[in-house]
Amino acid sequence: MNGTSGARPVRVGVVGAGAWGTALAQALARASKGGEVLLWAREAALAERINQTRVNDLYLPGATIEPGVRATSDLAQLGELDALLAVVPAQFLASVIADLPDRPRDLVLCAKGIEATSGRLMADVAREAAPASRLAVLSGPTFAHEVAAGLPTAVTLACSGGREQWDRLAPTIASPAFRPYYSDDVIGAEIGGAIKNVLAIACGVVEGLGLGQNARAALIARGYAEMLRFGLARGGRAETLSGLCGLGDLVLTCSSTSSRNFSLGLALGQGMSAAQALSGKSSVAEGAATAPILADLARREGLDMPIAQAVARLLEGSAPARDVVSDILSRPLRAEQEPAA
Ligand SMILES: NC(=O)c1ccc[n+]([C@@H]2O[C@H](COP(=O)([O-])OP(=O)(O)OC[C@H]3O[C@@H](n4cnc5c(N)ncnc54)[C@H](O)[C@@H]3O)[C@@H](O)[C@H]2O)c1
Ligand SMILES: O=P(O)(O)OC[C@H](O)CO
Repeated sequence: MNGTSGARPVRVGVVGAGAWGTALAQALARASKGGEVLLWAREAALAERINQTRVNDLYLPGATIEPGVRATSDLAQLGELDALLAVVPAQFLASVIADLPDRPRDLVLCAKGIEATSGRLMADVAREAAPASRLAVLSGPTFAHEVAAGLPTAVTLACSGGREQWDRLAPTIASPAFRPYYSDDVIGAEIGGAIKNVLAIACGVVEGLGLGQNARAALIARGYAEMLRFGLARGGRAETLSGLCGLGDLVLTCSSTSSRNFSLGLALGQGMSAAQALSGKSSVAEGAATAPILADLARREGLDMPIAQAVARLLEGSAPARDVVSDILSRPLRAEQEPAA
């Protein structure tokens, strides 16, 4: 049990025991002050080890897991809960959610990516796979190891069900070190999280090539302009993208080797191929799957997104990093601001 919705406690679970799912289970257990949080792990042996050792040795080895978290590899056990946080990587959301019985529940989407096979954002995927669910998006500057350690941060909680849904979810999720802020802009929240991963790869490349801190700051600002362009075209709001789930997370991920996406870019900038940089990794760098489909969507929708296009080119391995950067720097000069619509 966890949180309260009027008189009845909200029973909550987390789908996906990677680093972020495990850290979110920790945050929920702290918010519940003694209630149980069910954590679904795809790997049965991992679920057993979490329960026995209180450590997720595969995805978040540094954290001691709160006593209130119970792991299971039986997805059906989560089927009856009132609220689920979906934290499997974007490419697997559809298949995992489809295995849950479809019934009215709050489903909080926490993956940051675009489905590569379809170009769908996470809420579109979930709407089809779990039509009875009430959707929300949780996104912001949140390195899993820091959240698991109880260090403070703040996130956007964008609720498709407006204030009524927020009133149910916020007490279930919030604690002094984990502060959700209300929004009803689901599209803006999911686009911020998906695009910042692609821009983090680009910033890693700049670091790997040794292009300096000025270049990285310029890239963050021009990358943010691309995020805004895509987000506004999809119906997201500028104020959402300038908040925790957009600019907040962009600044975090573009400036730290704790980011898997930044680290992937760093390796590309240092001359490694994407295949080499990604091989043998059990952890996910979502930007690697999102960049090609994002570049494709931008092209089809006539949106100018040169940084996203460059990251996609680098990942496909058709040109060395230095050439891709040189092409970007030789583009025609333009006005900094978008022309008014
Ligand atoms: N790690 C973070 O700091 C962090 C923070 C915020 C958001 N996120 C987002 O959360 C999502 C999950 O990332 P993570 O860091 O928890 O993952 P992770 O890299 O720690 O672990 C990989 C996860 O993928 C799962 N997986 C692998 N193959 C699968 C399959 N075929 N079907 C279903 N699941 C499969 C594994 O079981 C594991 O849970 C991503 O979208 C990521 O961008 C991560
Ligand atoms: O390690 P990354 O690049 O997946 O980033 C993790 C989180 O999204 C940061 O908010």
